[in-house]
Formats: sequence, C-alpha cells, structure tokens
Amino acid sequence: NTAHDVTAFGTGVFGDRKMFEAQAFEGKFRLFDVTRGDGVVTYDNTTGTNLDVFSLNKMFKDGSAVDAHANAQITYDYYQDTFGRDSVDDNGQVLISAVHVGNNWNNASWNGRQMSYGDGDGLRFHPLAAGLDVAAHEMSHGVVQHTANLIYRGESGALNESFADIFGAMVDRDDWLIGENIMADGTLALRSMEDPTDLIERRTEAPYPDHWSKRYTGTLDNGGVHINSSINNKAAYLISEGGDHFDVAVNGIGRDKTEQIYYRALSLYLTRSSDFSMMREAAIQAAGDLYGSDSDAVAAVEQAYSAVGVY
Ligand SMILES: O=C(O)[C@H](CCc1ccccc1)CC1(C(=O)N[C@@H](Cc2c[nH]c3ccccc23)C(=O)O)CCCC1
Ligand SMILES: [Zn+2]
Repeated sequence: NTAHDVTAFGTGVFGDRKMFEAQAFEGKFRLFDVTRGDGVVTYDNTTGTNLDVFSLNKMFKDGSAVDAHANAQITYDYYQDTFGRDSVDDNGQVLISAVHVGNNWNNASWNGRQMSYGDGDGLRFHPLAAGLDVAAHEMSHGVVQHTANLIYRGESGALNESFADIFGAMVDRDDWLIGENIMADGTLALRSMEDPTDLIERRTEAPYPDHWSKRYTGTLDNGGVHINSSINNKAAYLISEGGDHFDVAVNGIGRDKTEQIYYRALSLYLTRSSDFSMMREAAIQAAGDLYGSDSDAVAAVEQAYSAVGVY
C-alpha cells in the first residue's frame, strides 16, 4: 500500500493540542510530512538513533516529538513564506529533528545535518523541543551553513549565533526573548535581544553584553559565540523596535523590514570570515538595496550599530 499524507494531531510538552502533517504508512502513522520540500521528519532517539515515531492512530502522544515536528513545519513555512526559501539549502533538503537525545540533556543542537533536542533535567530546562524559538534557532543554523557559512568562532561565530537568535525571534514573533518557555529555574529566558544585560550568561557568570566595549575576549564557548551574539542581537532589536541606547537614538522600522535586511545581508553579502564591522556594512547595503540609500531603514541600521559601538 502506498504511503500518503494525513493531517494528524497531538499534545505538546505542555499539554497544548496541535495539528500537523504526518504520513499513513503500513497501517500506522508516522511523523513524516511529505508536503514540505523533500520532507519534514521527526525521530525518537530514546532507544537508538533516528528511529521513526509511530502512532497506531492519528493522535500522537509524545510531547517532545509533537512539538519538534510542529515547530519544524512552522519554521519551514516561515522561510518559504517570508523569503521564498525552500528549506535550509533552498533545495528542499529534508528537515530532520530527533527528540529525547542524551540523558536529560540540557541543550539542543544543529549538527550540520539535523536538529537534536534534549529532555532537560526539569531543574534548569524543560524539554527544549517545546521552544518554537529553539527550533527556529537550530534550523537557522542550517540556513547560515548554506549561505554565508560564518565560521563558528570569534566574531563570525557570534554573528552565526546572532542570526540564529534573530530568525528564532522572528518565527516566535511575540517577544524578543530566546527560550522563554523552556526555562525550569524561574529565569526569564536564556537570552534577551531587547535587553541582553537582563540575563546572566552561565559560563562567565556575567550579564550578556549590549555594547562592543563589553564584548567577551576569552576562549570559552569558541570565543564567546553565545555571549557576543547579544551585541548584534541588540542592534537587530533596535533596528526593528527603536530606542535610546548609550545616548544614541534609533528610530525603529519594524520586524518585516528588519527580517528582510538581515536575510539579504546573510544570503548576499556576508562571507565565512565576516566580522561585526562587515555586518554593519552588509546591513547598510542590504537596507539600501531594499528601501533606498536615503531611507529610514538605512538610517536605523547606521544608528543601531553606532548605538552598540560597531563601526
Ligand atoms: O544551537 C546552539 O547554539 C546551542 C548548541 C549547543 C551545542 C554546541 C555543540 C554541541 C552540542 C550543543 C543550543 C542553544 C543554546 O543557545 N545553547 C547555549 C546556552 C545553553 C543551553 N544549555 C546550556 C548548558 C550549559 C551551558 C550553556 C547552555 C550554549 O550551548 O551555550 C540554542 C538555543 C537554545 C539551546
Ligand atoms: Zn546556536
């Protein structure tokens, strides 16, 4: 019998019901969506690597699997609808997610081929697959890899991280926080793009930086890729929302123009070794291409990067 696409249902980690595309296959149902690119598939790593998630009926009960699958579909649709991009490689590459990776693993990752999610230990993190911004962050690493492919170290690595946060916050569009719904220890979020200094970075025990003069210059975390990303995150937030930052006033232009500027900069102008200064120039160029060289958008980009000390 041939496999065919079905609409299925499930409850996420937090008991929220949701619908998504799955596949009827050999008399059962599996989390394989054949309607997006070459597929969106979600595996369960509880007892092995990349094992299919089956259900005897159209109701899936594994919260992490349901959330990872639905969030991957939402993120696929974001890139398709917003930029006309067909998956991470713009050629329909299958979007693979694996849940229950590790043993109460307090993290998630993109390993160059797939997304992986830990269950969290319930003290620091809830299952990380429940975070839509986390899924979008991980898939965005795949997009970065197939575009500028920014080296994952130092300033280029911080940009790599920042792009993942920026598009994570654009998909999970109701705030400028990363991981706000998966923290089990009562903290507001993992990172804040709105005010990075609201949160303490775990390795350095220091507030995330919101200005280039506060950048981390040590060797932890590949030279602070998850730390200095907050400097570019703050610039992106200011471009979209505006604000006064270190006595520099920025007039915001909104999320729709901001996401287009960053996608164009990433896909057309940045290269593997681009640093923060090149990020400023690429964003100015992209804003000029899209909205005119004397536009509010170009002004916002120039002001925002000046506000975070990047020239
Ligand atoms: O994708 C990423 O950049 C992070 C991938 C981390 C990783 C790297 C290499 C191998 C395995 C895992 C995962 C996320 C992240 O930002 N992790 C941070 C913060 C963090 C999460 N759990 C931690 C445990 C200890 C220390 C830091 C952390 C990090 O790994 O720095 C992204 C969104 C949420 C989790
Ligand atoms: Zn990342």
